[in-house]
Amino acid sequence: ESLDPITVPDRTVEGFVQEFLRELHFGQGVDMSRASTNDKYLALARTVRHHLMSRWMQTLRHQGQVQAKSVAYLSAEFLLGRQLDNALLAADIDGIVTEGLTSLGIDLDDLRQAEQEPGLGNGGLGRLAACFIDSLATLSVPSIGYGIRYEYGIFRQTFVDGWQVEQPDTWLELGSPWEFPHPEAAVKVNFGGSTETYIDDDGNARSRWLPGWSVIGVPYNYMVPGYRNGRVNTLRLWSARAEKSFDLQIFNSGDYADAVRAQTFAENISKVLYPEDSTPQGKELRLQQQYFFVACSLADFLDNVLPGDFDLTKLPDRIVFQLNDTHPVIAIPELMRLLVDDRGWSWEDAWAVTQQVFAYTCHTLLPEALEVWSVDLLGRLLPRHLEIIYRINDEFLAQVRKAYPDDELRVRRMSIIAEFPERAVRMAFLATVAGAKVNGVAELHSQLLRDKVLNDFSAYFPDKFTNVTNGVTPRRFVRMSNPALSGLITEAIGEGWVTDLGRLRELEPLADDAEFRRRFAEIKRGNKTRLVDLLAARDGIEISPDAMLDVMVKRLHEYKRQMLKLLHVITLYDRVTSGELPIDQVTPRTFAFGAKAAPGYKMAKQIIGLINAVGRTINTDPALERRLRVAFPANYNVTLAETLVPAADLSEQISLAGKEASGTGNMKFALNGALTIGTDDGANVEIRQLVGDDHFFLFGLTEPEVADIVDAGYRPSTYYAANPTLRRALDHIAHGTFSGGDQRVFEPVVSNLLHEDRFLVLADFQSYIDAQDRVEKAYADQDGWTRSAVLNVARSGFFSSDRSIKDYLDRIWHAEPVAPPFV
Ligand SMILES: CCc1ccc([C@H](C)CC(=O)N[C@@H]2O[C@H](CO)[C@@H](O)[C@H](O)[C@H]2O)cc1
Repeated sequence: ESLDPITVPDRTVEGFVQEFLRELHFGQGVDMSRASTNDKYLALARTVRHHLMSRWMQTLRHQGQVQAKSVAYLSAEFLLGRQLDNALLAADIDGIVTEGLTSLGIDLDDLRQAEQEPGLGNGGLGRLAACFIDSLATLSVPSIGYGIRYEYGIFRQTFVDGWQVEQPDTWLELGSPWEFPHPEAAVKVNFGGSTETYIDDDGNARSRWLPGWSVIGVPYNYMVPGYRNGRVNTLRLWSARAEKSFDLQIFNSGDYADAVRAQTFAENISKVLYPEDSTPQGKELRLQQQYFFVACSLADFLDNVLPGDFDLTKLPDRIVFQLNDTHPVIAIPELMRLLVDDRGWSWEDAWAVTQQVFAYTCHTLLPEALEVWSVDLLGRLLPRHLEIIYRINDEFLAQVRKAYPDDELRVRRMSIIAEFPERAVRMAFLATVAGAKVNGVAELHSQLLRDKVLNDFSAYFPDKFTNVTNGVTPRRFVRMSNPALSGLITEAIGEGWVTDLGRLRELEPLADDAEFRRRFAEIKRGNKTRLVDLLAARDGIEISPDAMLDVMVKRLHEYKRQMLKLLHVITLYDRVTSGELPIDQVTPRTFAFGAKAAPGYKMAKQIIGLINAVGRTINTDPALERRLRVAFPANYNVTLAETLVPAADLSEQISLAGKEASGTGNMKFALNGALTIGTDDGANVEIRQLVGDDHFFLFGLTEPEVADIVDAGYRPSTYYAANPTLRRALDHIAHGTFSGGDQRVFEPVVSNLLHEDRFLVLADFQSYIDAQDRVEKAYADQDGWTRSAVLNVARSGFFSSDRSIKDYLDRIWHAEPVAPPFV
């Protein structure tokens, strides 16, 4: 089927230059002489879009024709990262664009910097969603991502005297060329009000919702290009606005503020991303956000994507809605409402379909991260949905009672409605009861879900639980962010690895090739130099490319144990300043941190302040001769990760065993030739199994050992008392070594570790320090280290998000890739 030729721009340098100048002229309304960098960036973005547009239309057209089973990925977060380079790569035009711009005297890198990163996520969960939609497109799976177009994404982190200060993320202020608004496809979403029962024409008692107020959801479409496969999938993000954005009557009555009140109120729903990534605040606006995008997405799919005459009893053959954690789980009662209330189905028929079209992925092990919504709040905001949840629960508990007669304790434990501390809906339980499949995100995590967090349910639904270990997209996190290494790999094994990462295995023999190792090490050093230049320009941070780069980048959370890393830094500092270790015997090392703390998470913000205080002391202490450096660039995000990860030698994955569901940074570092020091937690276990114990620095208690210590009663102060090295490190903090003698400022951090230490930092301290000593010895043999680094790359192909998606297709979605004709 031929396409109208106008939509396929020619892929020549001249052709590109023409297109670009036209966009500058007709799109930005400026010519080269007066064009700002932002003008040029916006014109470039639109020109690049042209190269993907026909594929997008072709993909949509083809999907409309074949009506193949597809995947809808419902996520409250999509941490996309910058779009320009990803589009250039997918369209395979990075060469002609670089050349074309150069011919116009424009440096592509200047335009790159003009792009504001869409920070529509907090961390792991949001970035995983972005990697997954990239893999879905590259594997040619018919799919659509549904989420929220926050006007303000994750806050911009600044440091004031080392303390985190949040700034609003004005990512839209300079324009947003990668989105396509479609107000004509807007959806009305109701809230509040009450319900009433009535008798329908067939004499059945029914209930219906009498909503109190409503808002409008406007979809913004984003292209999700597959890697050079002709497919461009869609990411649809919803933005809220008032039905009546301006009330002229009220305005004419002179109450101007009130005239726009509805608009402001409505807009609030998609105004800002909640910056928590582990402890829900239970805020009403958060529930409004969740229901808003879920209601828009289900209505959009049933009314706009499906053909008008589609028989909804066949819905399970046509779609699976993947629920990215509990945040979109309100979709379950929403679908029941759409089928029973709006389409007049019987409860039984609706439930039969609903049970087949949802699947739930859990991303956490922290009990406090599992969302519960009070029945008060739910009953007020979504009264009809609460009724539906009650009925789902009643029918479920009736079955449980049948299966376990006289075991009311179990019934109470499994009830979707918690009675204590307040009557509330346990969203993870609702997802597990209604979902066709429940999966964890790493082998250990999924096992702990079965054995501990959801054990009653895995006993009752044995076949419902499965695992899909996370992955990361090799396009952004190797091919795009590490072009030098990519070139070396392609030279050695061809370029198939970009879409078939398992082929990295073919590099294994080259680990024993001295020339290959030399070039590999050279590339690592080049990436370090690139990072040195960036940190100098971006943050005024000076580090050396010749030092070992020891990196810990992830959200600041006590279970991730940035404090354990800091105690190691302080121990090294103490060894030198106490004269125990001559400075010339210290391996030059840069400790690089990157971490945002949820604004309301006090201890996390304290720890950030302490890391910067320790950094200031170490970086200004002449006795250290700049051999130990701490670098803590502010505002860690996807863009910074793209330069940091390729430069790293050592990847810190030191969470307490049994707490990190998976981790995905760990995968990115291994794929870019960093060695991991880590506990047997999350996906670290699978990384260690694949790269081999000789190429992984394992330390610390295992999950069962942690459970035993906690059950036996953990007393951190005993470790302090018994270990002089640990005592010296903690005493430095307590005595004000890093705070100009002020002993109060970091007292909460020290006393928490001495008296609570919920994540066993003190218990794992010595094992960690011993492992770090092994790191120093290993690093002294640079060629040996490089060999291990090559083997880490060669053996980490499993951690491609393409493999994850294939697992979801096989174990959960039972859908197939559908390759559209290539254009
Ligand atoms: C409502 C507050 C809230 C917000 C986000 C979350 C996310 C589930 C937290 C998160 O990002 N979890 C991370 O998900 C990654 C992707 O699966 C895993 O690799 C990380 O281990 C996990 O911490 C929990 C609670």
